[in-house]
Amino acid sequence: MTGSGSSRFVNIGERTNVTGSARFKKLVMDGDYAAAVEVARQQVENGAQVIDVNMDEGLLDAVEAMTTFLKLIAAEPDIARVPVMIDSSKWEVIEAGLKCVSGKPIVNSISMKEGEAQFLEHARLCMDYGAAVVVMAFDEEGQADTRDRKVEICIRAYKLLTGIGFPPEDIIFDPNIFAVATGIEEHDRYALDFLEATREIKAACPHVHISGGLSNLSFSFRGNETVRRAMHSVFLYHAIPAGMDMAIVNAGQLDVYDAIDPQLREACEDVILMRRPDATERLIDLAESYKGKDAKAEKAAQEWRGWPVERRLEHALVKGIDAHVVEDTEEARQAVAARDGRPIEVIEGPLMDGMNVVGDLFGSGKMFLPQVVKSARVMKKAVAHLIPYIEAEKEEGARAKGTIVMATVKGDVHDIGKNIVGVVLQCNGYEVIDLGVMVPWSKILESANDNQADMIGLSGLITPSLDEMVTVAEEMQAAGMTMPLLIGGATTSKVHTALRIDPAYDGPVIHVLDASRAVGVASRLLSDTQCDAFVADIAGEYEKVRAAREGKNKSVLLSLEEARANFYDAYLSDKPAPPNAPGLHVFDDWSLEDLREYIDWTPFFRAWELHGTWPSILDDDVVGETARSLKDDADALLSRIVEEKWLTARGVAGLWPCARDGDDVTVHLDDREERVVLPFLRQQVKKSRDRANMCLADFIDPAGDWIGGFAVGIHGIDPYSARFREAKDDYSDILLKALADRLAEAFAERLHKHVRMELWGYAPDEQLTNEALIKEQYRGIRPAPGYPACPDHSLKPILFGLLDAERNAGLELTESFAMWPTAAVSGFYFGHPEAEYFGVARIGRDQLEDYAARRGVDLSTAERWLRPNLD
Ligand SMILES: C[S@@+](CC[C@H](N)C(=O)[O-])C[C@H]1O[C@@H](n2cnc3c(N)ncnc32)[C@H](O)[C@@H]1O
Repeated sequence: MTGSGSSRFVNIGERTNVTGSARFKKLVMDGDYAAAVEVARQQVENGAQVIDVNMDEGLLDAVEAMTTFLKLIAAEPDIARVPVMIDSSKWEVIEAGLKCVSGKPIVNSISMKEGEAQFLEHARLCMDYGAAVVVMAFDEEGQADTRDRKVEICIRAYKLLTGIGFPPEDIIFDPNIFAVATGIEEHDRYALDFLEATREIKAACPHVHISGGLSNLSFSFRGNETVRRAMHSVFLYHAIPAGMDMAIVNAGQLDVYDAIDPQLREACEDVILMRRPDATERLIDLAESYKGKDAKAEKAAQEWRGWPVERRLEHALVKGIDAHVVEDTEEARQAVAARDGRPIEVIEGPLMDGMNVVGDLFGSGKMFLPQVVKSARVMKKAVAHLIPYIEAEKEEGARAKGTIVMATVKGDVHDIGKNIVGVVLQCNGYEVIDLGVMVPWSKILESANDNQADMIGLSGLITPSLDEMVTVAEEMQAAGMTMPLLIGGATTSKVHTALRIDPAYDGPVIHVLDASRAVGVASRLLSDTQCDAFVADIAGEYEKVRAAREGKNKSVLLSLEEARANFYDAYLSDKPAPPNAPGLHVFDDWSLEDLREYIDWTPFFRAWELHGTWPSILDDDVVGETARSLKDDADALLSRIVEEKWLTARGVAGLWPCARDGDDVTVHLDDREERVVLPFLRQQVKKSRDRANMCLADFIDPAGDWIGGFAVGIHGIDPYSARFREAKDDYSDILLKALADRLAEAFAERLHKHVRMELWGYAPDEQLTNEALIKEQYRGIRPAPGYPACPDHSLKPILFGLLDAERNAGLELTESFAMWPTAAVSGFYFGHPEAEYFGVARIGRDQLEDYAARRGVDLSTAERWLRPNLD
């Protein structure tokens, strides 16, 4: 050990620790010790002066792993030159390590947790090996959390150790660094207590050293590397003079104190030194603006801060950096004011110039939606800062290029797509009046009139929304309106717009294929020179679509009777055995950490209009960089969601005896008198060759069988979403919603696996990778109402009734059968090995009538439900 009095601070490398580094753990678990040794080498190259080695992992033989690894690094001269810290909570691992370490070992750790006798026994053994020891501030009562306990325990340990002749310079006290800024008041003193205790221990126990695990300190900011690094550096800045002389830390990840953004540095200092009561709140607020930034970006950040303010604003807009936008906007405002200009000039000048650059890059395909949404966040914050000044001068606000009223139609709750379009339009200078979700037509029309809107934009995700859009168009016609109507959303299409919506309204109706086209469409509609030609072009196109439909030979339909005769003849002897656990299974709080592993990322990128398949999209020549940055932001937010438990995954699965009865499946419930009928639809399009006319009921044995159902939802998003929106952070809001959707889909996948392997148990030995799960390579299917094999969304109330999904999973249905909360998935389980997805496609009038009778509803209701499948 370096003797006392040495002012040299020792970095202890932390990457060779299976509990702290996922990568190191994987290498050791895979037996790839060569690569594991490289991790140690890298640490030493990065400046670690001691390396901490920990193999405490339940699935590892820690004694074996520790011995193997230490022997290997002992043979590497450039690693062996630094001491090894043998880190384990198991004494046998420490002993095994002591036997094979070269040079002076350090044991991490011993304590008085189990009493003085064991403490001294371990200490004597360490002395025999000439090892230094880390002594945790831990006694029979537990871990020391206050200054007084830390000091008291360390002094007691010091007396005991020196009493048996333990060299004091070989004692390293770890007085416990705990997480601060957690939001819990008792934690506020933790850092300060450590600093004060360090000072006292150093004074009371001559020659000892003080160490600590630094990463605990910033635990609340996991996923936010910039803030974590700043906290660590600020902490050391104060701890070293107090007497801390070593720390377990990633040596490559410390900032120079003076190079930290002063605002961030001060906020960290306020927290660590407990300088103000609202310190935690302020740091959390500030931390938002640093999320997802890596070290490289941070370095670049230092450079551009020196540029003139106009260029800084442009840079912030193009790069989507909102950390300094308020101070830069203020500087620009003051500069304008100094030459007697008006605050609005900041918007009309540098901010609009910056947004024009964004618009040009986006228009030319050099920038993508996630970046534009980030730019919009910067713009919004800048404008919000200027508004009070603009109002104070009674100036007119900046003139918008046009006003658009946007809404997700009645009965539908999905708004990610609408929100993205809204943001893109806003940052291109349009005023967007967003009415939110589930908006009735009357409110849409009223708002368009009241605001003298230039156009209306409708959005919807589920098929019943298509009808609702027709209703809005009809009502606009009845009200004598003439403004353009824009249609968008996943189930909308040019064909549906041409066939159903356009004929209902004399004004222009335009289907907008995706968010990136919204600006082009809006600008042409509002252009004096281009509008007429554009509207005429679209009308012509829709006319062609209608004409093509008229003349098109529609596929031939069989009669329902013929289709039924051509049913799918499943080999019923293969039907699954009865479930291990029939009935309902309720899951109130499925681990988000677990669900994270099951996420299918491809649809996440699609939601942001980045096309490609995960994971290769990250290396895509065109969108790779954007995809990587988006994924980093998503990972960081997801870590916060998981660690801080923002959301709750609730779900229910049911398994019931049943039998096929024609195209119905009749579910038998033990505890209920009535039988519940699941009415399915059958393909009627005439098939070529010997293909069957499928119906989901075909996978069920009329003589008795089993069927299942499930509903899962992700709860608790509202307060976080509201907080992001309040902070004018649409980017994080959209990211959060997209992640909640991903978690819901992951939950459906995870629960289905649990059903196959355990609850139903027909595939107990299934071993599929996540990739195979995403490709649905398992036995059985989980068709979802509203999807092609069972397109009628009105099956959901029946399914929800069976599952008591409202009570058991907290899910509700809107009048159009959309699920609420939005991040939700439901469906049926079919276990037959031949069960597969198909599309019912077009059905005939005979099946419509038959279905209405089976459901006990009038024809017009059935027609409404089945509209997408009727011609
Ligand atoms: C929409 S994707 C969702 C899974 C995807 N890995 C994800 O994370 O978004 C697949 C699901 O849609 C439903 N589905 C797909 N095709 C279907 C069909 N033809 N009929 C009924 N449901 C279908 C099933 O519930 C299936 O599990």
